[in-house]
Amino acid sequence: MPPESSSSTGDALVQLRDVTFGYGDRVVLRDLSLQVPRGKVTAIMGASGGGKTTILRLIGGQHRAQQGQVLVDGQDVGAMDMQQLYAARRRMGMLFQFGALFTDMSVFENVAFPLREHTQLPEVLVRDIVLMKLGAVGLRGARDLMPSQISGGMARRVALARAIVLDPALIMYDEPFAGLDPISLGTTAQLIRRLNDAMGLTTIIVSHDLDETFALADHVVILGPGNVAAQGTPDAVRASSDPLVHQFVGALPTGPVPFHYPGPTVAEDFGGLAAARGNRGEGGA
Ligand SMILES: Nc1ncnc2c1ncn2[C@@H]1O[C@H](COP(=O)(O)OP(=O)(O)OP(=O)(O)O)[C@@H](O)[C@H]1O
Repeated sequence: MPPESSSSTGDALVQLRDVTFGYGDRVVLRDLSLQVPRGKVTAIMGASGGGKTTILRLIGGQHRAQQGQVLVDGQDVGAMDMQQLYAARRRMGMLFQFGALFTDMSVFENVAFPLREHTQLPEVLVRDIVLMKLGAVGLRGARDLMPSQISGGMARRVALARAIVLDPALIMYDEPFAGLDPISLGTTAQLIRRLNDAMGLTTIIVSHDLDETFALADHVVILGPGNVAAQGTPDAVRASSDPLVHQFVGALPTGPVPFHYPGPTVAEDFGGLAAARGNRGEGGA
C-alpha cells in the first residue's frame, strides 16, 4: 500500500474518504470524508444517531464501508483480510461506553488480559507493564481489588489502563464521560490528554459533553445528517456559520437536526384511527 502523500492529507493517522455505509436499507453515512490528525485528540460530535459509533466501528474494522475508503496509517481497513485486521487492531485501543471489566478478575488481571492473550511475555515483564499502566492512571495501589470494590470512575480508569497496555498508536473512546460525576469527568478528561501526549498517541473521542470536549480536543468533527457539517480546531468550529453546527454548539432545541427518527408519516400511522374516529364523529379536534 503506497503511503499517503502528506501534501494532500496533512499528517493524518486516520482518514475516511467518501465513505458510504448503511445498516440494511438505512444509509447512515453518505460520501463522508474526515481526517484524524496524528498525535492529536480528535472529537467526533453530533446529534444522537448520526453515526459516530458507526465511524469508530469502521475504523476498527468491525464494519466495512460499502463505498469509499477507511485508511489507518495509509492502510485500507476495508480491504484487509482477517489476519491483517487482527494485526491492525492490536495497534488500536478501544474503550467503549462503560468499558466493562471482567467481574471475576482483579484489577491487575483485567489489565494483564490483553498481554496474556496477544503476547508470550514472561510473567515478570507482564507484572512491570501492568503496574506501569496502572501507575499511569493513578491506580497502582488498587491492583488487588476486584471490580465490585472500586467506583465507576476508577473502573473507567482501569479500562483505560487495559486499553493502552499493548501500546497502541490509536485509541478510541466512545462516550468516555458518560455517567461520571463532574470531578471524575475532569480527571478522565485530563487523563485522556496526558496519556495522548505522554505516549505519543492519536486519540479519537465520541462525546456529547460539549464544554469538556471542546476544552480537551485539538480537532473537532461535527456530524450532520450522513456527513460532516464542520471540522477544524474548536475555535474554528465554534465560529462556523453552518446552521446545524450553530444549533449543536449552542445546544439549541430547534434547528436543522430533526426531533423525529425517520419513519412513516403521522397520517400513515394514525390515518386509520383518525378515519375511524371521524366515522364515529370523534374527529373534531
Ligand atoms: N447494528 C445496527 N443495526 C441497525 N441499525 C443500527 C445498528 N447500529 C446502529 N444503527 C443505527 O445507525 C444509526 C447510527 O448509529 P450510531 O450508534 O453510529 O449513532 P451515534 O451517533 O453513535 O448515536 P448516539 O450518539 O446516540 O450514540 C442509528 O440510527 C442507529 O439506530
